[in-house]
Amino acid sequence: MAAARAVVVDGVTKRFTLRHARSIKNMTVRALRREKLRDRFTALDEVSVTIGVGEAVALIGVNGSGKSTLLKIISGVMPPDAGTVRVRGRVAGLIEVGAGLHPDLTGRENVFLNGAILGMDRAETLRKFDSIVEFADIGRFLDQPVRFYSSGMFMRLAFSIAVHTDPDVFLIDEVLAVGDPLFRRKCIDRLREYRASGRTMVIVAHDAKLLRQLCTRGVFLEDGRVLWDGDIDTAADLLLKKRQERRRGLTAPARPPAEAGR
Ligand SMILES: Nc1ncnc2c1ncn2[C@@H]1O[C@H](COP(=O)(O)OP(=O)(O)OP(=O)(O)O)[C@@H](O)[C@H]1O
Repeated sequence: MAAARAVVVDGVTKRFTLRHARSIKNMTVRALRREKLRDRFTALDEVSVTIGVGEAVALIGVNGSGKSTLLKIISGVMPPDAGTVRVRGRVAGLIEVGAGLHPDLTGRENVFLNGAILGMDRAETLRKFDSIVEFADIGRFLDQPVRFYSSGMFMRLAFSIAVHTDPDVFLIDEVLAVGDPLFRRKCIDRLREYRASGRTMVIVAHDAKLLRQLCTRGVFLEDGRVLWDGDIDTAADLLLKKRQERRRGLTAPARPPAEAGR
């Protein structure tokens, strides 16, 4: 029997409009020079990925390859221009640092608000409240508006609420880069437990070592297309190789004009 599917991304394309001029003056100058005012840019180009229940998948690629855009589309916060996405079960997304937390509300209020957004009712949130606060380790700041929190505290609270919703599919974007090493360790242990319980996660991170620890499969994106979909080690090696290539490309001495075009 085929494994149950948690996420099915089928032929997803996403385009953005890049505006070259923001001010009226700038627009006028460009228009007089007959230069384009905007361009359409394809961030994802017919991407298809199927993720089975219980898989831990890393979305990997150099900067700008489309990882975050794909995660946002899977989470439903951004619609694709073409293609479809299906996700089974309760989804929790830590898509942007502090996403889902309201800056003017206190930590306590945010636990209830964000918990509700992520699908917990009041009774479930009440039951888990102490555990959420303890894991987040925000102590005496619990009744302060979260805009006064440090970025680490912000993240700890957002992560703690999300992980306590016991999602079937957990989508995580770069959040583990924020916060102190101790909390990072705690998050990694928690994600390992979460994985061991047979649930699904999709992670975007730049840290190849971390991705090797947490994931078994890597989907490598390049210019919005899937270049590799398979074991995590090959995907992580590919990332290191592409980064090196980029660096070399940036630092390579320019060829003298006479040689150009040969
Ligand atoms: N709202 C937007 N409007 C215009 N362009 C966008 C928008 N969001 C993303 N892009 C562009 O789409 C491309 C893919 O972006 P995305 O953030 O998905 O890449 P990424 O692989 O996550 O990059 P990074 O590793 O730097 O976070 C980039 O060139 C980015 O500039």
